[in-house]
Amino acid sequence: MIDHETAPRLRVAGLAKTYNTKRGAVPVIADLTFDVAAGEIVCIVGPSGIGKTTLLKCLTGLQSTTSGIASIDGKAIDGPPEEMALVFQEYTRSLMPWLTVEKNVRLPLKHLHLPAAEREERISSALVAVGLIGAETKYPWQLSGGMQQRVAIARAIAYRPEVLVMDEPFASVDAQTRFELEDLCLRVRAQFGMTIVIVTHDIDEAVYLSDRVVVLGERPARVTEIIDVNFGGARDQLTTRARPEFAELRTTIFELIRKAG
Ligand SMILES: Nc1ncnc2c1ncn2[C@@H]1O[C@H](COP(=O)(O)OP(=O)(O)OP(=O)(O)O)[C@@H](O)[C@H]1O
Repeated sequence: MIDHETAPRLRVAGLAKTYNTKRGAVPVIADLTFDVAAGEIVCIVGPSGIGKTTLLKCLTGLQSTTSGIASIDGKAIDGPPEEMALVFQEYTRSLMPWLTVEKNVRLPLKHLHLPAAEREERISSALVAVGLIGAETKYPWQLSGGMQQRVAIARAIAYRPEVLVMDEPFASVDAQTRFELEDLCLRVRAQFGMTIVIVTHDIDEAVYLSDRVVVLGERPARVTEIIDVNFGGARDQLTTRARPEFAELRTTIFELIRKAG
């Protein structure tokens, strides 16, 4: 499924970011280089405040880089690319409270000018994928946190981005929902072939979801190591997490982050 032969879907090359503040220049990212292949799931981990969100903002064109580039399919990213969708941790701020679940999911499709039948099919299949059938006419504030995050993910899926970028997407939901949403990510990748980049603080989550884990360290940030996770596409919350290799990878990544912090 993962195509390492052709150009990478995403490329981060020599990316650096310094914030200019009233108190002077704050270098946050020194030099990051890594690729993400089409159909790959890559998690980005690192100590708190290392610059993970800053990296995602550069990667999604929400802010400029100081030097180096991020590119998608060979095109430099200098604003939010049409081929990307973003899911943030704070679903309460990303959903429109005055719109129903169905209308929230429908919203970004307006820009795509799709034939009506395809538009409706995308909305309903996204709602099915996240398990929200029956909740279409509810408003976000009538739903639990986990359900709201499902709406945010359904909205991203319906858009069918080539690349789905998520910043701590499951940090605010309970453990059971978290597992369900992780499995949803794996299904979305299998079903739509999406490339997925996730920032997470949860090392187990990174190992469970990733084909590769990018570990950030040093301040300003550099890539400490890129860890391959060779579990294939089909994973299971019980059996995959019980594998001895899972524990080894967890320990390796934990030690790298502890040293980097
Ligand atoms: N707009 C900004 N202006 C100045 N400094 C900023 C700005 N945004 C972030 N920073 C600083 O950059 C550093 C990295 O922040 P960032 O949020 O990218 O890290 P993070 O790894 O995502 O953090 P966490 O793990 O806590 O979520 C922090 O020291 C933060 O204070």
